[in-house]
Amino acid sequence: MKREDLPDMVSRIVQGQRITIKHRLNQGVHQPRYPKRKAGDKNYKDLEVPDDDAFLYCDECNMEYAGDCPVHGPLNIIQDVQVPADGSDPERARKTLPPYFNIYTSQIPDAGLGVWVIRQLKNRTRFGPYEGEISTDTAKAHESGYSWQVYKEGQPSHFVDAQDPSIANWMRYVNCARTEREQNLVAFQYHGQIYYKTIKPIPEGNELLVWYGDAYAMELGIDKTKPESNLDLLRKLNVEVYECDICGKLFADDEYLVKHQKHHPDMTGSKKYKCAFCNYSTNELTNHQKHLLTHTGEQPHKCEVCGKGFSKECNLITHKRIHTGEKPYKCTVCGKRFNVMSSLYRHQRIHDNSAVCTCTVCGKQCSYAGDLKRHMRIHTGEKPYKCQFCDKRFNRDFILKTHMRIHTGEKPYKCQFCDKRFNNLSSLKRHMRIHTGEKPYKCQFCDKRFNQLPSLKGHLSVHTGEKPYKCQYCDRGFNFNYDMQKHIRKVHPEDAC
Ligand SMILES: C[S@@+](CC[C@H](N)C(=O)[O-])C[C@H]1O[C@@H](n2cnc3c(N)ncnc32)[C@H](O)[C@@H]1O
Repeated sequence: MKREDLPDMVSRIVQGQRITIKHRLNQGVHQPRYPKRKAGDKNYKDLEVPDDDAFLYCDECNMEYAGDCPVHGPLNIIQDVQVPADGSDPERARKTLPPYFNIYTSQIPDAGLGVWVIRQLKNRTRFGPYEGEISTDTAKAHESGYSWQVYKEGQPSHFVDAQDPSIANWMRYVNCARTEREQNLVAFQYHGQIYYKTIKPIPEGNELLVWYGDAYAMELGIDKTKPESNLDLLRKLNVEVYECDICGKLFADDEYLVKHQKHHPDMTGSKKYKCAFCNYSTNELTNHQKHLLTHTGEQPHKCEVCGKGFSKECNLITHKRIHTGEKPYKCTVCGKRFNVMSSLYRHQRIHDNSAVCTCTVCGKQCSYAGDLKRHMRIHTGEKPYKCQFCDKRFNRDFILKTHMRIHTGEKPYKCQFCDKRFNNLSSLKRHMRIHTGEKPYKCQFCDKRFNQLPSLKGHLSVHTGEKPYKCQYCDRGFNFNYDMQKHIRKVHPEDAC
């Protein structure tokens, strides 16, 4: 069963959350029930809930049992810190937090607080019950955003509303997963109470995320119909990819992943030095200072080739690949290589037909609708980017940015061998060939090689007799653009100005 089928069982009314459990009265309570799905077809997030809340569903066996699973044993239980729930302490919910967690800003933008794991959790770990005000006031529960509905014998019975932190427990801070991949908890009803259970091991540094039910998720703007994530697509294509279980970042090589994890930032906010701008915290002062640079805009790591600055050294390392031509990320389908992982993701989508947008004019395949939209400008002639200094227009923003440097005099690309500077990377690359001796342009008629295309073009006329540069005023031909420009200035000075 897919998550989209869940509203039958776990759903929410308007803004309140609701668990709906179909009950079957106590028949065969001591016997395991028949599996509802074939084993192997297991998908944890689709956890099925028992018909009777005296039963526990074991997702390892795909069976319901009256009590603990006889094969896999009881769930690991993490108890709340005991705090009186008499309504006298507004901090009660926070104080019930077991020492495995920290309450801190959620990774979900604008979701408020969330619960972060600071000590690795095993799969099949249970928390709860969810605590709050027991009420039958539907309107209030709908308003709250913190309530689960409890069912008794198939009928809605009451709500547990955790809006008031003086009577609720810490579970009120657990947010709703946005994707199947980030979901690590399921909610279930057992003996009239709501519990959460881990559906995979959760390493330190992850936020607890449960599925609230389709209706509520929709209200939170979670779109289940969104295309698959890059990771899902890569997996489908059998691309070997390594995922950081703390932040979800993907790597083409496990060596990169190990390096990345060695210095992994702690985003649970549980360490000594806390960043004032985000969830990052660390016990190392130097790491704290380095991290702050990402917010202050300081860029101490400069590229010696082009002068571009970076706040993080790792970003400079990635950037340098532009100059070195290093392309460590290889598409396993067609062999094309990329200098950054994100370009490989974009490219891989082309091999998955469902994710490709095709240009109706020339058939070019683009990985994303946005790419296709930009590509179409070639056919439509649309040039939305206008220079503020002259009348020139461009179809891409980065071309405008480069063009503007003609007016501003900005020359960010510096030659590492001499002091010359350039306003664009290709000019720098062309220039560097003077120093490196690289001559990529070879004459097809003789063995001569050239470091620039115009030089090859000029040389070709020796063999073909053709003069590639024609004067627009008198039709005279020249081997080189430079000679043609000289001719125009001398022979057609009035036309030229
Ligand atoms: C049960 S509370 C969770 C704790 C809450 N974040 C807090 O700071 O108290 C539910 C509320 O959290 C926010 N929330 C939870 N999951 C979310 C998500 N995936 N996207 C956006 N907001 C979310 C919504 O405001 C929702 O009404």
